Amino acid sequence: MTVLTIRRLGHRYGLTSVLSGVDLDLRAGETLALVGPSGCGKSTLLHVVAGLLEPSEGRVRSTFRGIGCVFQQPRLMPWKHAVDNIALGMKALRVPAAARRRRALEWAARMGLAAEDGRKYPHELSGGMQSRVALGRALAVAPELLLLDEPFAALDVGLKLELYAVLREQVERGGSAVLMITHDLMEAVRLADRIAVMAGGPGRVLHEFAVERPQAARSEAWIHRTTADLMGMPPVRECFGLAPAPEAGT
Ligand SMILES: Nc1ncnc2c1ncn2[C@@H]1O[C@H](COP(=O)(O)OP(=O)(O)OP(=O)(O)O)[C@@H](O)[C@H]1O
Repeated sequence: MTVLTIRRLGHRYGLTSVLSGVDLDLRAGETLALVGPSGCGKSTLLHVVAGLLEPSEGRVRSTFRGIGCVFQQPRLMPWKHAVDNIALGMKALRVPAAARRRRALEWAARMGLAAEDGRKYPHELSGGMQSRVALGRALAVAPELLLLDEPFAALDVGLKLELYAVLREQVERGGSAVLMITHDLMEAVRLADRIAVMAGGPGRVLHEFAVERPQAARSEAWIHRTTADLMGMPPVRECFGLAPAPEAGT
């Protein structure tokens, strides 16, 4: 069974501790959403898992082969056009050039990019198009583990729903596990199997919730209701710095 195991993870930037005692697990095919206030260490945690930062304490063990990352900023190569940006991850995996190009074109279409947009450079693309390219680049390598740092935050609601569907398809058909950061509890309720609520000072996991309803049965009404229910729960209110919920009927 492929797994990611995080134990007693801590991280300091200089003398400042930003993560402390974080324990998390992720299994193949699972989606875990990390929610928490700005600055509580979510991106730092993702960077540690991606191997971009060495943790100051604790350990991260991963048996996943192949990681796809989408960061808050699309981080596209400015000198490569959209399709070549999508192909970049496959190039790193040494997929032959012809297959790489064919698959990148398929992914560009799947991400809703018109043929002429595929030939544009990042500065000629809108923010939403750049996000499509960044997600396409990560999904094109069919990663066993996908690390997402708020890739949908700046998108309009229509585009979000479109990209959520592409992501779900990859998870359901491709079996990718997903560790995603979001500020948006409703997004977490929509997409995740489990939600880990974090708080800052230093960053730690306050509580984990399972979202057991199958994706196909998550109607808009259910998502809204469940999000509202979670917003009433003490650890969620604490995580977002909200006062305790008023008693029912007051
Ligand atoms: N390279 C760095 N050097 C020093 N401090 C840093 C560095 N990167 C982040 N920090 C600090 O570490 C803390 C956690 O930052 P991080 O980006 O992990 O939080 P976050 O929860 O992802 O925030 P946001 O939701 O706003 O993206 C913040 O106080 C931030 O200022």
